[in-house]
Amino acid sequence: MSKQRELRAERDYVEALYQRLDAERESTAAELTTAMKAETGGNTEALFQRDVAVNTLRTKQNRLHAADGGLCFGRLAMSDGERVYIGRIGLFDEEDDYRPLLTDWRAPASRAFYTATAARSEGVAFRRHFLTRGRDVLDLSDEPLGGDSISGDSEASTALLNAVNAPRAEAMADIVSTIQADQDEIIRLPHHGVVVLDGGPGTGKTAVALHRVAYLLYTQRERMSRSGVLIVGPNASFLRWIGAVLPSLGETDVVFATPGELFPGLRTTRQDDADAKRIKGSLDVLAVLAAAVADRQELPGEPIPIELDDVTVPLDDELVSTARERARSTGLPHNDARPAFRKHVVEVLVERAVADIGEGWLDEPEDRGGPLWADLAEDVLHELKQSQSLAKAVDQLWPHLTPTEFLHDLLSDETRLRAAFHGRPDADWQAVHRRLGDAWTVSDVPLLDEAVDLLGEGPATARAQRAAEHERRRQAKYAAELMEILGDQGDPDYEQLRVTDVVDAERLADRHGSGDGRVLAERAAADRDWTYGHIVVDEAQELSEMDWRLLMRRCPSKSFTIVGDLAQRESPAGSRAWEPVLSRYVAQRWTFRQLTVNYRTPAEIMDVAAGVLAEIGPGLTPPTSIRSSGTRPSTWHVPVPELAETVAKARAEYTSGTTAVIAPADLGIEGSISPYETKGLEFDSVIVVEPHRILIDGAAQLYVALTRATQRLTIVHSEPLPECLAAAGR
Ligand SMILES: Nc1ncnc2c1ncn2[C@@H]1O[C@H](COP(=O)(O)OP(=O)(O)OP(=O)(O)O)[C@@H](O)[C@H]1O
Repeated sequence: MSKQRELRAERDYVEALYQRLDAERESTAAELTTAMKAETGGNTEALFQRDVAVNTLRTKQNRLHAADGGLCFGRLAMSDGERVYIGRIGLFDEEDDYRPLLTDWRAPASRAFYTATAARSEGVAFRRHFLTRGRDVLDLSDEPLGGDSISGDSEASTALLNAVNAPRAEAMADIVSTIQADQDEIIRLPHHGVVVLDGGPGTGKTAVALHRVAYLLYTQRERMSRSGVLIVGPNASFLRWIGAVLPSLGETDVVFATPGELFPGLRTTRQDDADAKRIKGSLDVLAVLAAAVADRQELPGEPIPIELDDVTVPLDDELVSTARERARSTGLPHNDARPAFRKHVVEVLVERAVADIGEGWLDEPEDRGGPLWADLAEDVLHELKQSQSLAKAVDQLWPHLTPTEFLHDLLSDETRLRAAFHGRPDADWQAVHRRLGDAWTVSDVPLLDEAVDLLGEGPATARAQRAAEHERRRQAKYAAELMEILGDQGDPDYEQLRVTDVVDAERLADRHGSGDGRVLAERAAADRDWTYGHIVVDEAQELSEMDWRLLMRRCPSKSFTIVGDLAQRESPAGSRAWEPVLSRYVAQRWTFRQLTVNYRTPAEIMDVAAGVLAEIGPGLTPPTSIRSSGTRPSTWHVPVPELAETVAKARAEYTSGTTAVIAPADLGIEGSISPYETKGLEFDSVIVVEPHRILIDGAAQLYVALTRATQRLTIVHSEPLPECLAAAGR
């Protein structure tokens, strides 16, 4: 068949798929309307059923909607003549025993689309890629795989080159139609634990991690959508950049956060200086925090008089010291141990008061415990419960503390800091000393999180939490019963919903729990004790030991995709190797994968960046660019007063696509961003200003800045080019 006839035939097929998609959308919309209008008569069970149906249909509607652009992007022509069309979702012919018309890219049957090669054809004669725009199929290209035809193996396919050459939009696009075999292997890794995905700039680490999330949500939907997935990225611009990828794949049960947002109620982007970052980020700070808590469990020094109606009893060091030991020996967190402290104090004060009041008439050993003694003790106890002076004394000696009060009091008080850092150099506490009025920093976040565990919630909150948990379990049981009933009714619509959009009892209970109408992402982000089904950490080399501790707590099943490049590490508290970070939590049970092909930066730019990489560490190898642009980076050497004007001129030359000016913040170049802010991002054109100055902050910063461009790089400088950029000057 000629290519034109092939194209016509494929267009007809894809058009028919869209007709089916539209039909599904219409029927889902109609079902949704019916479900929403369902009579409930205010009956709880009926209300619950209606909510279940409405939510499930809404989710289905979202997925159908997201699949609209590029619904079908290719097909496998199997050697036995079978055709497998690959797309964003699965579509079936209900009238023909649910024959697949379109196979979801995540389904096992799609795998060969990404992995078959000429050497290992997996029964595929050829692989066909569609070039699409919206609903239209513009063109097609085939990669022959069977027999001894040309290898599609080593040559980058047309579809891939089209994708990497395309101008970048304001948000990252999904790569579902051009996932490469080594990337596919990582996306579908059956490993449930920690997967470390390492690789140089532009190797698709972020893209692969996001597609892995979509894959996990598809294959383990029950577990994942019950607890959600957390994606941690370095800054808000990065999260905005990647934020559209999962929705474009129809997935929304995902929480995005920067490290400064991991403590509920707090949002900070403020960075500490290098010393404070290092001290706050090291696990050694745990001993400091523990000492700081112990320091809040004080001795009075001078006895505190507790005045009662008939007698005044002293609260002295000896009594407080024993009460403190008793409370500490419970092993409970500070706030939770406070009742034990108070109880002992009260018991001894009662003894002291009764002995004082009963002097001369209740002195005999046999009087103790007798009815008169007991009556008197009860009166004293009653008085002590009402005593303002006792309440005040307990607040002073064993205060109830919130994490923010505790950390604020510690960091802003020189005396407390000295005590907590006892045995360490003065420079350590001085580095973290915070001036009154200073805002929280990103490095404070894991300390606040740690403080929650050290301090505990206090008895009232703990009780409320237990009651809430009890109620949640009750709801889960109820939901399980309800699902059984619905299943037994054999309602075909409901059956289909369950197949396409599996929900389970706990998830229903979670969603419909007593009056909590928030979506999963909101509830998870607001709850410090929320545990996620999976966590993706991007730019993971920047995280401190304390950050890891926090994140490990958020995912007890230790299901992580960790994405990073050690050569791009900027933070002094970040990781120098993966093993020491991970072995503490998962021993050797983690999987390592590396990506080595750069899909972003053309070879000409990577040649220049390679010099900077050598500065970071001799022996480090840059990733291999998949393409050359034919244009070498340009350098403009100008006097200082002309710097801003030259940048503006260079910028004006870039009329198409996205452009970033990356400059040290203190240069004040209009519209520029710092290298740190460009982490994980990419732009068609990049102008790097004063590389010499960026290099002073760290070679990794310059390496990041240079590797953001997808097409063009210009370097504008007034100071001489650093030695490591010699390649750019040639
Ligand atoms: N298989 C692919 N098909 C098409 N484009 C791809 C593919 N893999 C990666 N890309 C593109 O390459 C670019 C770089 O990918 P990504 O941002 O995931 O790299 P990275 O390894 O996370 O980089 P960095 O470490 O610099 O943040 C993106 O535009 C991405 O869409």
